[in-house]
Amino acid sequence: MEKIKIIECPRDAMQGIKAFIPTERKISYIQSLLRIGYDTIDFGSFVSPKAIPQMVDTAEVLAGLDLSKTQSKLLAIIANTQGAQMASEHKEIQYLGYPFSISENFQMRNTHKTIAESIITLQEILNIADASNKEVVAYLSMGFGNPYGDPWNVEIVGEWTEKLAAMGVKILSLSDTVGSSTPDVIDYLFSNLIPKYPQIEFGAHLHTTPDKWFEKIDAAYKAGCKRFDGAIQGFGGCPMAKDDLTGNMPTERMLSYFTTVKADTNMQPMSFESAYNEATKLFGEFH
Ligand SMILES: CC(C)(COP(=O)([O-])OP(=O)([O-])OC[C@H]1O[C@@H](n2cnc3c(N)ncnc32)[C@H](O)[C@@H]1OP(=O)([O-])[O-])[C@@H](O)C(=O)NCCC(=O)NCCSC(=O)C[C@@](C)(O)CC(=O)[O-]
Repeated sequence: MEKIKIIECPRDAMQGIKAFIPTERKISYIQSLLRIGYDTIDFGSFVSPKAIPQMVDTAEVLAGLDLSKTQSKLLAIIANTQGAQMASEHKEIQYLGYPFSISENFQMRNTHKTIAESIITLQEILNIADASNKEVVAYLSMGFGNPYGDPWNVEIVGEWTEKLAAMGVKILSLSDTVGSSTPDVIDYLFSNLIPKYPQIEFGAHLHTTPDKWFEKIDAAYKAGCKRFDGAIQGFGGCPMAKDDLTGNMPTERMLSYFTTVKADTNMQPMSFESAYNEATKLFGEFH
């Protein structure tokens, strides 16, 4: 059976919620996710608390997790070298996730940097990761277009992929930050980039409205993508992108899709149901 990596993103689900979710509730929810069989949990971020107040307690959340029985790896989002240093001090974290953007406006909104400055930061983060035995997951944020009118086309995506490959990026997650992708573009990008860069693991970090999840996942899977980000019930989105968040790819939809196509996600249905119910309670209370 073909193996598919599913990355659950409670960080993306929580980061835009204004009411502070108590640390204990975050720990309990992430602990429930750690029992299911996900490849990776994108569990928190080491970023400025002024930018994303909800994630101020990421180190405390990490300290409260029991990692003794999980096979899942942990990923933390970082947005500058300060965050990379902070995350790399934790041996429990395997991946540093950096949102590099090919939209000038989004890069500035998200990290107060131009694209030219951000590529230097990415190189510094790759160096920090190397020195601390971590891997970098680079996101190509606004990889499927942007709402600001910044230049975007598939050739631009190809040129940036070439640059990131030359810098030694090994995991590249094409990110549909505001849900603007179409099946044709998803198909084109994954079908062309995956064979061209065999040294890179390409991922799909797709955001979607409820009516479009199937066509997006179907296009990415059929084009050869085997790494998929999502969040239970599609909660969340990036608050730095625009005022109304476009939700994440709902994990339960992905799981039903991969069951249908007989791909192996390594997920335990009973444990998933229990985390799903916890998500319903948590995000019902805090939204
Ligand atoms: C990058 C900065 C910090 C620049 O923000 P800045 O204001 O230019 O930074 P600064 O260096 O001038 O520092 C300002 C203050 O923040 C502090 N600071 C600075 N860095 C840190 C840090 N790491 N941890 C804790 N504190 C930090 C720093 O110490 C200072 O504190 P003060 O002296 O004013 O008290 C800011 O813009 C930021 O934190 N941005 C993060 C945004 C973010 O988390 N976005 C969401 C995650 S990415 C995402 O969702 C996209 C993704 C991954 O899902 C893929 C997709 O869909 O595209």
